[in-house]
Amino acid sequence: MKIRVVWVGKTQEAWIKTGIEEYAGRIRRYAPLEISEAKEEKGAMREAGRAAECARLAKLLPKNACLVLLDEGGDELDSRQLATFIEKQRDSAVPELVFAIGGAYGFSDEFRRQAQRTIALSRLTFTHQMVRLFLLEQIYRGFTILNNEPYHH
Ligand SMILES: C[S@@+](CC[C@H](N)C(=O)[O-])C[C@H]1O[C@@H](n2cnc3c(N)ncnc32)[C@H](O)[C@@H]1O
Repeated sequence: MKIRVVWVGKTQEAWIKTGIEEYAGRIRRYAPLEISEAKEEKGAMREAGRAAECARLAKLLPKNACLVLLDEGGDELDSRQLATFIEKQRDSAVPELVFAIGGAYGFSDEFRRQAQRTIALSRLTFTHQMVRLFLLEQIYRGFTILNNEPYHH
């Protein structure tokens, strides 16, 4: 099963980029991983900007993918539960598992309706840039759990 992570806008901070490259490389030891960026909407009002960004995210979604939104109001999972969720998708022959991270103003209602699941990394709000790194680390952690490797304690 392929993993795809889609997000809005370029990664600005060098230290986040370095972390993304590190964890993307680690995930690729277990599964093909693709990262896709949608263009950020600049200068638009909150609602219009969100709608435009989500329309671009929607274009990045392959057919038959399982779409998971990252949102602070979503289901709170621990790392083992995330690992089990990834395993279930893989065992159900889902061809592509897509994680979507919103832009600065989050997701439109229309985009939310397309998702199979919405998960939170915490109830705290993180920057949309930091969430990229946190999510990749959790996906990597999930694969180490599924492979009984000594990373998760
Ligand atoms: C700055 S947040 C947007 C917050 C905004 N309150 C909203 O309505 O979504 C930008 C993006 O980062 C991600 N994000 C931020 N904190 C998160 C958390 N605790 N768990 C999961 N995703 C989070 C979400 O994908 C969100 O769309």
